[in-house]
Amino acid sequence: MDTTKVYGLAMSRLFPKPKPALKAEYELHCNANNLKYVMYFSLLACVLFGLHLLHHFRLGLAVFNTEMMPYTLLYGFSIIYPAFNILFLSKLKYLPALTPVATFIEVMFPVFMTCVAIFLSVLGAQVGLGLTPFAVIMIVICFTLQGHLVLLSVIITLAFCVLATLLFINIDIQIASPLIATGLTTSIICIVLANMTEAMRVKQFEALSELNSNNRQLKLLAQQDHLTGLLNRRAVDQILTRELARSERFDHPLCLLMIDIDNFKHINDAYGHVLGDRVLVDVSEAIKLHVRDIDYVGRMGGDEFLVVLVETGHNNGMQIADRMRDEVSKLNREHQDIAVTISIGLGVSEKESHIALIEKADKALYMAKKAGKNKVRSVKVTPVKPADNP
Ligand SMILES: Nc1nc2c(ncn2[C@@H]2O[C@H](COP(=O)(O)OP(=O)(O)OP(=O)(O)O)[C@@H](O)[C@H]2O)c(=O)[nH]1
Repeated sequence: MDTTKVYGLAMSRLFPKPKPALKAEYELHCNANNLKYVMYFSLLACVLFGLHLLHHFRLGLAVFNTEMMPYTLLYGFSIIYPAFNILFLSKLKYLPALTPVATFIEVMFPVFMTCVAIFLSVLGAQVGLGLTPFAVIMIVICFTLQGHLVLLSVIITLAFCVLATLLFINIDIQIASPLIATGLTTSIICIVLANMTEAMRVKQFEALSELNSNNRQLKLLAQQDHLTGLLNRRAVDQILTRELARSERFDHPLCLLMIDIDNFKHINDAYGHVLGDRVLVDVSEAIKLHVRDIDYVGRMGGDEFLVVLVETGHNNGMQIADRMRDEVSKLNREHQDIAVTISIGLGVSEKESHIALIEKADKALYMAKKAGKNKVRSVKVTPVKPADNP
């Protein structure tokens, strides 16, 4: 096998990474997770070191003598630093944003914890205690550096080297040797565990991303008309109901256009369904040219389209509809001798249900057809007389 391939395979096993397309998203995901864990462990550190400090101060002024001072300083710093993290993180509100502050907090917390681990373990070892702080804190930093396996391995290895050197220098070799062996075992176990959990996390993330993307696609397909790519009837119904409620709430006007291709049956009969389909697609493209990003265009089925023009009054709606009608009439040139025209009915919302508004636009469309086709008509708003409404 090719050596570069073997190297690549070994590296991907040692340091698992998601597919390149998901890398940025994965980094954000890990950053958010890490910051969450930094928050939890900072709270825990404040409580635990706070209790230690309280217990420590029972010794009175002795806490400031040369023997006790390192502990006093360590406990104090181990409360102040996590407290600052909590303060910053509550301002960031756990936002998974790879800002310099977020990255600084993410990387500095494990570094700080590692220093505490070494300090406590060396001091403890001098009075015959084991390496519990080192083991616990190495596990903690495995949680707070998700997605940074290389950095995590480097920090753990360096931590072990510094710990071993300090134990070797400060303690009798007979006592230091088993402690160094325990430190080495702990470091190796932590790195292996971090590698295994990272591989699992990457696989889970990739599977979840695929599932989410499939769901998004399914949702899109369920809302789409397969021929034109416009919204389908169900989607337009839902959108119209929502936009009508919004227009009523904020007292904004809303126009609904019902569009029908003139003599489409003749186009189908004379030139075939394939060309008929092409005309449907071209008409939908022509309609889309005259709507804004905030408007919605859907195909009701057959040769009928609906356009929801949000925050649009009667006059503007009529202008837009006329531009669409004009745009479609230009399609004639592309389709040679086939005359493609549309008729449009416009309804302006008057706080009615979406069905009533569709009926209004349908009535206007009927008027446009009756007036000779290739026309735009609207159903005028009829003011209610006081006598009619006792
Ligand atoms: N090519 C094609 N034709 C369709 C599709 N769906 C419906 N149709 C045809 O569209 C035609 C609709 O015609 P109508 O709207 O009833 O009548 P029209 O000829 O357009 O007459 P006016 O509306 O009065 O101008 C029918 O012939 C349907 O078979 C489709 O997806 N593709």
